Amino acid sequence: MTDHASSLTLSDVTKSYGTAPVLRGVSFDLVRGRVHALAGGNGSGKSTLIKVLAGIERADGGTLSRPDRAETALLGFTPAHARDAGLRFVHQDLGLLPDMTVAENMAFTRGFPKIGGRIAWRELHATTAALLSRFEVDVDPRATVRALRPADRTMVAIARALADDDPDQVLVLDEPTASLPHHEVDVLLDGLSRRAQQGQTILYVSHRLDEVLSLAHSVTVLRDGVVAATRDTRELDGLGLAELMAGRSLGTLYGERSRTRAAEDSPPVLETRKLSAGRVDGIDLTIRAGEIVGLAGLLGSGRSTLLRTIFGAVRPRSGTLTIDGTSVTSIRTAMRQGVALVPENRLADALFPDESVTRNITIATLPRHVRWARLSRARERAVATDVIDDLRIKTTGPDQPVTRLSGGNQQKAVVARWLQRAPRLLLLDEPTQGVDVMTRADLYERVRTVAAGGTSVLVASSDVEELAHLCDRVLVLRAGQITAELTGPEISATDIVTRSYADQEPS
Ligand SMILES: Nc1ncnc2c1ncn2[C@@H]1O[C@H](COP(=O)(O)OP(=O)(O)OP(=O)(O)O)[C@@H](O)[C@H]1O
Repeated sequence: MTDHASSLTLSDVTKSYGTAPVLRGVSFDLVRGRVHALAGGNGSGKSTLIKVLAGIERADGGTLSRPDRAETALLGFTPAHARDAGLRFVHQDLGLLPDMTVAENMAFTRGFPKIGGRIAWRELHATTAALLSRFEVDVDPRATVRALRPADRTMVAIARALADDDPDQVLVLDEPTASLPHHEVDVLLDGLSRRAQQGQTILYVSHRLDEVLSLAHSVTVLRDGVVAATRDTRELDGLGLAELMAGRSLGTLYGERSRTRAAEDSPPVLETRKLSAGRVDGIDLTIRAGEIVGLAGLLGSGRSTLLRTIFGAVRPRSGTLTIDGTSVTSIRTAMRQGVALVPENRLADALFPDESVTRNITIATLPRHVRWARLSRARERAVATDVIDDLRIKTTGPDQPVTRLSGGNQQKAVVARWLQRAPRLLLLDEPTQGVDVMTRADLYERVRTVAAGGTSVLVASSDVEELAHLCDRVLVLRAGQITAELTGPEISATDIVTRSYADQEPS
């Protein structure tokens, strides 16, 4: 790639938290008009590097250089320096106000045009429309952000970040597709490809290997804070990229696919009849002991509501819901019947932020570690240490505060908590969001192990590969109703996508 003009060079970036080095001499180049991906396992240092570039975290050393500008030391780099260096960031949460219009969101960062002290709405809408059309985003400036489809929201955030129209800007995107459903991902990737073709330089952080390979021209792989490799993506396939991330041979990407289809005659654990709650509309569902059942469907199809209703957190409008024949009427009765939920919003709903990694793993099974009426911390730590090793949770030790873990490692700790407990019915909502591809296979293996021991599992996921690899049966939900059921050893990701979109009106 030496034949292309460099747009940004990072040299020898270092950063430690306390005595733990997190970035150890990271260097790479971005080429103008190219998408460069940053990949790496959980805890490899991706977010830290992005925070350093944004001036939010202070680096210990390293420099950033851009053509025709003075080299900048990263020690003491601030958000203002990042802006002056032409770096523009769109983070996962997008930073848009959902109840404001697109035009108002633009004006919050760029200023409201005024005539005679009053806001010139017509002008604001016209300039916003012009900006959006430059970015080929087909939305009405007067629409509220909440009303937009998810990929368009991201494009609006990108248009806002790049509104200055300076061709030298570098767009940094941190996991922009993490919460986008399948078809929206394609819309966004198309938009980004077009921007790159028009000369936009992009640094793209993602866990999704297929995206890295289809969108990016080149990729830098971080491993334990070191650049393990920088490659042209044409030289790589998914397995090759995952192996660079893991630093070892993996054999297959998702591990062996062994279905454990429960016998038809194993007893039903969950039974719902004409269950309606929130957007869930008349669901008949039976899950037998040891079955792993997947829930597919588009955004808003009711997957999370169904899980939360089964967990007793949403009160049904009508219908029945029983676990082992006993009615579930509240979270308390659900828990008493052995139902556990790993919610989608890990930070808010599942993490105990003031506790250690160990306690976050063992909290659902604490009574098991009591001996002679006292909690045996040694037993508790031993169990947690096994989980940490098995799932490759990157920590400085079992006593590390959980909030100091990287996002993907926090997710592993929360899922592991309930896998320890082996509940009667395990409800998983997007269980591997943000988890690196190497650990996914280990998590799937653990889910299969608890299922083989009799736990029933209901898993909602927008990752169709995940559903295809993990589940004995996949249900497709649309507008709160089950519209298709896929069973048998040949459930494929393509089938799930096809059934999810069947008869779908284009949006
Ligand atoms: N505030 C902090 N204090 C101490 N250690 C931290 C802190 N923030 C992050 N770390 C450590 O820095 C390392 C890199 O974390 P970082 O969040 O950059 O990883 P990542 O590659 O973005 O991971 P993920 O894919 O899980 O998001 C991890 O080992 C993490 O535990």
